[in-house]
Amino acid sequence: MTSLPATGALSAEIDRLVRDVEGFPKAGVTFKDITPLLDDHAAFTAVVQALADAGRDAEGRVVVDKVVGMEARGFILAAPVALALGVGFVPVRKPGKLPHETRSVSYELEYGQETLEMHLDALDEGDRVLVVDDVLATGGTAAATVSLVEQGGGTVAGLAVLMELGFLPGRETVGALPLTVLHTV
Ligand SMILES: O=P(O)(O)OC[C@H]1O[C@H](OP(=O)(O)OP(=O)(O)O)[C@H](O)[C@@H]1O
Ligand SMILES: Nc1ncnc2[nH]cnc12
Repeated sequence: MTSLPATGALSAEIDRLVRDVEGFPKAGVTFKDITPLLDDHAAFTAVVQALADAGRDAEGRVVVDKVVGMEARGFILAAPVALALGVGFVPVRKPGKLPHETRSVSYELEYGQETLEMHLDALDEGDRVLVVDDVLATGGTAAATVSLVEQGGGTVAGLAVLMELGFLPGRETVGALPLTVLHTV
């Protein structure tokens, strides 16, 4: 393990370690590939710690009961954030993947249409939830997840993402939620 980048340098590290792939998954899209960042232990650790801070108050106390992450890349960040905070992890998955009873929400993506599902019994009434994902683009995924959390009886305490695509309206789509963004392009 190498040393962690200082907080002010994290955005620059993310910029350095997230690779642009032109034309994936379709023409006109510049895909933000996080795999080089995941392969860098210090940067991955710093990102998880910074995202987990969104689930703490100013004194460092954990203020959420659950972390919710979205399939697939959201899982990679959200599960270690849940472990860092000492709370449970709830998966939001693509259709037909969750084995028990689910509710679902459909939405538009930058490059298509998608549906997400969450188990009906994933949350307890009043659970405070931190939603964690890699990319905030149109905001459709995050807004659908917020809807699933709220329908499940939870309250979204915050949305924390590695990267915001600032030229897309994700921020507006998710509305007045506390939003933590580690890097904006
Ligand atoms: O703000 P939005 O426009 O909704 O886009 C952001 C979402 O798009 C990507 O997921 P994707 O559906 O491509 O799935 P993956 O994680 O399985 O690659 C990304 O991981 C976010 O979840
Ligand atoms: N351009 C993009 N790169 C990576 N993930 C995304 N999710 C939505 N848009 C994306």
